[in-house]
Formats: sequence, C-alpha cells, structure tokens
Amino acid sequence: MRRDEKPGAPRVWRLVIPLKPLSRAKSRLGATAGEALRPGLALAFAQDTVSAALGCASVRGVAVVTDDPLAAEALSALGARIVPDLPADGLNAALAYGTAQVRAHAPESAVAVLNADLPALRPAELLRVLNTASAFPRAFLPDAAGIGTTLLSALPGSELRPAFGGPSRARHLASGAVEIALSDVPGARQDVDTAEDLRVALALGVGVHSAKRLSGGLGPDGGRGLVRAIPRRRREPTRSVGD
Ligand SMILES: Nc1nc2c(ncn2[C@@H]2O[C@H](COP(=O)(O)OP(=O)(O)OP(=O)(O)O)[C@@H](O)[C@H]2O)c(=O)[nH]1
Ligand SMILES: C=C(OP(=O)(O)O)C(=O)O
Repeated sequence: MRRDEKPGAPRVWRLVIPLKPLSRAKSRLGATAGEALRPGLALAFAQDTVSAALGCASVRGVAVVTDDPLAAEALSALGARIVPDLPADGLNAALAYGTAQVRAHAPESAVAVLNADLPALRPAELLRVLNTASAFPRAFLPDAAGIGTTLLSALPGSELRPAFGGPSRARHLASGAVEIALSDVPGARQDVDTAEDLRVALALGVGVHSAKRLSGGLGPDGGRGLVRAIPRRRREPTRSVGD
C-alpha cells in the first residue's frame, strides 16, 4: 500500500537511530573517503542526522543505539540519549532493542527508526514524513534508490518489526507497513552508501558537520572532485531536546 501525504493527528515522536562502531561504519565509502577519513565522515553523517532530527518540531527525543565511545560522546553532546547495543546481533536486533528501551521509558510513544547516514536531512522534511506516518500503525520511507528504507515508524500499540538491510523496501511493504510516497523530501531519502550517493547529497546540501569534514577534500581515488563546491545551506533553527 502506498500513501501520499495525508497527515494523521499531530503526534510527538521519539526516534531511534542505529550506528555501528565507527571503525566499521560506511565501509562502502572506504575507497572514496580514504580509510583515515572514513570513520570521521561516518560520525559527521550521524551528527547531521541527529541534529536535523532534534531540530524537528514533532520530535521529543532521539536515542542512538551504538557501542562506539567517541560517537556516544559527540552525539550525546548534541542532545541524544545513548543506548548501548547490548544484543550485538546486527542492525534489526539493535533497532528492536532501542525501541524497547524507549518504550520502557515512555510506553505510549510513537517511535520511528532512522538511518544514521542522512547528512542532507532537513527538520522540515522529517516533520512532513512523520506527519504522514501519524496516520498509519506502521509506515516506512523508501530510500532514494527505491530499494532500501530510511525510516520505519510504529504508533503506540504497534510493534516496529524492523526488516532493514539490502532490499528492505520490499520486505517492509510485504510486512504490511504503509509506504510513504512523498515526492519532495529528498534529504530524508538520500542515504549515503557510495560515492555517487555522496555526490547527490552534496548537491542537496549537507549539514554543517559533514560539510566541515569534507571541506579539506577526500582521499585518494576520485573523492577530490566530490567536494569542489559544497552548496551553502540554509539551516532551519535547531532545538536541543533531551529525552
Ligand atoms: N547499533 C547498530 N547499528 C548498525 C548495525 N549495523 C548497521 N548499523 C547502522 O544501520 C545503518 C545502516 O547500516 P549499513 O548500511 O548496514 O552500514 P553502513 O555503516 O551505513 O554502511 P556499509 O558499511 O557501507 O554497509 C547505519 O546507520 C549503520 O551505522 C549494528 O549491528 N548495530
Ligand atoms: C540498511 C539499509 O540501508 P543500506 O542501504 O545502508 O544498506 C536498508 O535500506 O535497509
């Protein structure tokens, strides 16, 4: 089932964002960024994702599921709550655990999980996505490639049932989640896995953390051309909201 924008009742959301240890994160960008820069770039993407999420008017709190101490320090400084990845059993286990932790703390929460690699995400587009998700027990936003998923949501009383990894759009659709078909939320759909993804995200305009990381240029192979012109980006004002 696909749904265009048809907002449900406004809700307050709690977000869960998973992040691998930085030493292993964004491995597909290794050749482009260079191994020395890749972990810092993964952290910068997560910082921009968390900042945009905390800047969204309908978001009450952001929990990041990670075992990485450096990322935990940087992201909690932005206002995120850190949940250790206790299951240590991959992405979907981390998401189920993070969601359970959030709901243990706030049982009646509407919860959405969001990838940590959305450096061009803007608070206003996240607001539109969450307003649309408010109308359905479970909903998801496909990634820009139309193969994966960048956000999956569950209203109070619904289990999240995350099925991320590879072609997760088809799995989330088959699981009964409603596909959100908004055409103009490009930053919310543009996860960055490859050099081409990074090129597109830069054209959309990335957040300040990623722009700063990229301003010195990238590693050995072709990355240099990516950052010739980082567009100036008008940022919505951010709120710093703890959980
Ligand atoms: N906490 C936690 N987060 C994970 C785990 N696996 C993946 N993630 C996060 O889930 C999101 C999507 O992950 P992937 O695309 O598999 O990994 P990635 O680091 O983004 O990119 P690649 O290394 O190139 O696959 C990213 O935010 C990851 O950091 C895990 O086992 N635990
Ligand atoms: C984990 C996912 O993202 P990626 O494209 O980063 O593998 C996914 O889309 O389910």
